[in-house]
Amino acid sequence: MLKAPDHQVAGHQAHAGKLGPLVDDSGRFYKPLQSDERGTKEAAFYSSFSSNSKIPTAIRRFFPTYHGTQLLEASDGSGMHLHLVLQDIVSNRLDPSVMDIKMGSRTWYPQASEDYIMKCLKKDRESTSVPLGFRISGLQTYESEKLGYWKPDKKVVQDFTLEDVKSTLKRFVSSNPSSNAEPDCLLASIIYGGSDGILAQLLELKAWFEDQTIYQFYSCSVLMVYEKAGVGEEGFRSRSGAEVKLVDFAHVMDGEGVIDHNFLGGLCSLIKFLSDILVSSTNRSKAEGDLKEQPEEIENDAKA
Ligand SMILES: O=P(O)(O)O[C@@H]1[C@@H](OP(=O)(O)O)[C@H](OP(=O)(O)O)[C@H](O)[C@H](OP(=O)(O)O)[C@H]1OP(=O)(O)O
Ligand SMILES: Nc1ncnc2c1ncn2[C@@H]1O[C@H](COP(=O)(O)OP(=O)(O)O)[C@@H](O)[C@H]1O
Repeated sequence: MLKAPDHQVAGHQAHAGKLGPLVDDSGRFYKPLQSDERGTKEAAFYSSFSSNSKIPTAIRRFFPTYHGTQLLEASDGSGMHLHLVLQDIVSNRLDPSVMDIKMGSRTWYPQASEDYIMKCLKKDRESTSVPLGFRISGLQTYESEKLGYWKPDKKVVQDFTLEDVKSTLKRFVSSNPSSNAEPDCLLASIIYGGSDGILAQLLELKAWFEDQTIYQFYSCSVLMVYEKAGVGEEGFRSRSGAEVKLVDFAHVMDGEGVIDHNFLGGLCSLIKFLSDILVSSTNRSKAEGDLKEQPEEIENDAKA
């Protein structure tokens, strides 16, 4: 049975008679081909990417698996419509936390219409895209059984300032995301840190972007996904499955032998924000650990 995904955080949504993606129980995400060539361009990208032998195997894990296209009943009631059949990145996760980050200080692509360029330029200038090289497009982060998800409204997210972005990246890995108190970043070391945490994955992606000249990923998003496995007596357990995926390839262009400095710049900037959060949360835990150890040390000193 096809239905609108529960965990979509940005983009066009299948509600109120609108055209949007659908999911079923098979773990697939059906994205309707969009109008104005966007849909055909995205399908062409997936098809080219899937068959391109120059893409390193290790890099493929950062893209949803592509299963071709399929005619399905569209969510807007307009009848049969061609859909991209993609891996549903969140289907096997319990209470997934998801953030969509649109990459690049420039989201418009060469050859776009003047109207489209003006619309994108306005959004880029009025959001953090121009100053930071990325903007948060949407997110949800699971807080608790009682409070459910912290999922700020689209309008609130669109107005995010630099400080809001910093705070949201912290809240995303905190046990108290919706609180007015300082986010505790309790999960930063598990989700952002570690040998296969978000930062390590972004650094792997960066190494590829420093080399690849096959594509220019205009207006593409980095999705960060993880699941809080629950809170035990000892705090959060580490079964997070933190994952980075790229989505939305409607405006990908041929790289023409040039590195994608627009995407790469945003990636470096995002990496710096996450590294800073990780360093400060590690320092804080260390300071708290030192404080806890102090009484014993004092006792030992007294015995000596
Ligand atoms: O429909 P809108 O005005 O919300 O804009 C869409 C954007 O939503 P936003 O409001 O910026 O969060 C939307 O952005 P997100 O995916 O939500 O980050 C896309 O930029 C979309 O354009 P396209 O399908 O990539 O060509 C945009 O769609 P189009 O307006 O280009 O159809
Ligand atoms: N393969 C996927 N699996 C699960 N969720 C996805 C997948 N692709 C996209 N999404 C969800 O849908 C949202 C919008 O996707 P996107 O491809 O950017 O659509 P649009 O072109 O309408 O902007 C993402 O923010 C994410 O929440």
